[in-house]
Amino acid sequence: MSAFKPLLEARGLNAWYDRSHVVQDIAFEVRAGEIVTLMGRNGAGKTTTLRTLMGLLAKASGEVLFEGRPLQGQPAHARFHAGLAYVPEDRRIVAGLTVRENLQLGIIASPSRGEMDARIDEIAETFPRLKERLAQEATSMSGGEQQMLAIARAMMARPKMILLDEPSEGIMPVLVDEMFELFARMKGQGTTILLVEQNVERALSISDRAYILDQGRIVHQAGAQALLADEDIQSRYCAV
Ligand SMILES: Nc1ncnc2c1ncn2[C@@H]1O[C@H](COP(=O)(O)OP(=O)(O)OP(=O)(O)O)[C@@H](O)[C@H]1O
Repeated sequence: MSAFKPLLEARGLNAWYDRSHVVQDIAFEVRAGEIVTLMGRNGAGKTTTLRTLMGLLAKASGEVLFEGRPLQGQPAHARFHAGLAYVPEDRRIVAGLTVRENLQLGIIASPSRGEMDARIDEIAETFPRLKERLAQEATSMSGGEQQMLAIARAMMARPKMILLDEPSEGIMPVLVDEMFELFARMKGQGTTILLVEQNVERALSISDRAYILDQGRIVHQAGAQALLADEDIQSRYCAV
């Protein structure tokens, strides 16, 4: 596949909560190898867009193409099998299990013990903060470390693309720095990323492009560098 072909393409995407039409006829694409940020104020529809891509909304319409193949109508697990991973804002780390055991939950197939250990070793190289904590009970870690675990768990199955919902929220600054370095490293390893972030400057600094959502519609799209320089657009659509 050409590097310029979209990996994920959404066309005429709509989503509703009951009668509330939250995502309204949006279209966007993410090309293989890109980091794309979805920006917008609270309530603009960013989380709902990610959940719709993943097939988690009860009422939605429109097309989602992944590697040119339609995902609409398929349940979330089928989309995950196709190579699309999702890390929701609430992380869903399993209490009572260690970091290693939480990572094991991210594997789809049933690998041999050796394969599982090898994959955890690989992941631990990408996520050094987890490497030293593999035997620790997962929820005893800080919020930022648990967020990294949630991302690492989603990466266990080698997704082609990962949807990240506000990964830096509520995390101490030193870990936010590490987290953004991590995204750049994941991109370097070939993972395509669609990022929802309130931390607009940090997100744009590692992104290729961005879309701005406002009241459920895409109102602007631009290269990340151009948006970083555009204070007018940022203050109009991205202030919290
Ligand atoms: N489960 C739900 N039931 C009903 N309405 C919802 C639900 N979740 C979100 N909404 C509404 O849908 C709209 C879009 O919400 P969404 O969470 O997608 O926005 P967002 O851009 O991700 O904002 P935030 O940054 O606050 O998460 C908001 O008006 C919100 O109140």
